[in-house]
Amino acid sequence: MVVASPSPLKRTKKTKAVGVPTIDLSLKHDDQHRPSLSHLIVEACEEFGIFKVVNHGISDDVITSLEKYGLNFFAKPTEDKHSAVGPTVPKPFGYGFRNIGSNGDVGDLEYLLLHANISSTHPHLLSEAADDYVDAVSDLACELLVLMAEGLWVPDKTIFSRLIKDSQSDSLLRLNHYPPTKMRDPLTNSERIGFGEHSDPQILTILRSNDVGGLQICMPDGLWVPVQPDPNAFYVLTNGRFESVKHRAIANNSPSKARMSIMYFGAPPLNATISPIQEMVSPLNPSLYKPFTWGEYKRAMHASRLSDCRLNLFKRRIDQ
Ligand SMILES: O=C(O)CCC(=O)C(=O)O
Ligand SMILES: [Fe+2]
Repeated sequence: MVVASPSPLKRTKKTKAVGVPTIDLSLKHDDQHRPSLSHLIVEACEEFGIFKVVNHGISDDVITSLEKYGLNFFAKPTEDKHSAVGPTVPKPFGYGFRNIGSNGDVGDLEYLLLHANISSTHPHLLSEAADDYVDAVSDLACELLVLMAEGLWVPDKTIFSRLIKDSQSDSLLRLNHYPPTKMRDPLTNSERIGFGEHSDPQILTILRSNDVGGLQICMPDGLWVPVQPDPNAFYVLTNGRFESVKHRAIANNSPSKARMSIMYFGAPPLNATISPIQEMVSPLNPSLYKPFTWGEYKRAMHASRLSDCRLNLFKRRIDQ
């Protein structure tokens, strides 16, 4: 067995615990195990849309430096936070408080949203810690995308990873900070929503959080289940044929400690056309969507609400 397999789904009347599949990336160098590793990644993407990566090879230093940077940043007075991001980072990037996007979605959090393309054509991120982190996680994202191509038997192994390696890649880095509280929503007495339900639109998301829980994923039957926090691992949320998992973050998990999560969203350049790879379509298995560019998709996204499914807008009619 190459990876620790997910713990079996356990269901009780009211709650459901789910084990997200764990991928042990140390096996990538082992020629004998690599094919089953890539197969397990594909399976995890198809069945769950999320998996956990352990032995990822990213040093603790890189992670804790950005974590420290983030915690220091969020501890500053509000005016400083707004001005710290400065004019080098254009809107919609920068510091945000409660407002998520521009369509009225709000959450119980503050965040920092940055462009994560550190090629020479873009200004550097806020700090060396963020640059180093993006270097490391974008390499990890590329490695995983190569493994996915291998698992799908696509002849061109870099067909996905090239999109985020591109010097014009539209990738993002996001730090979310949820203040400590155990209080439920006073109006509904249900969980306090930190970040409302949605699916990430990019190619894949690499999420890491401290040891405070909050992330939940939606099961096919609509039940929300918590994902155990693990500061030593990364959670990978996927997209495409690997349907993007619906998720949200709950904000009332700790009375004393803030939750901080860091997301790297690997994205293609704005002018990249998104369409199925040749090997995946045939007359019997036609493409379900019209081709579109990442820029067009983002425009559709900005015109909709956080929880809307934008992919439907690009669905092909049967006769098209
Ligand atoms: O903070 C989290 O754990 C989840 C946030 C999230 O889903 C996002 O920023 O897209
Ligand atoms: Fe998300």
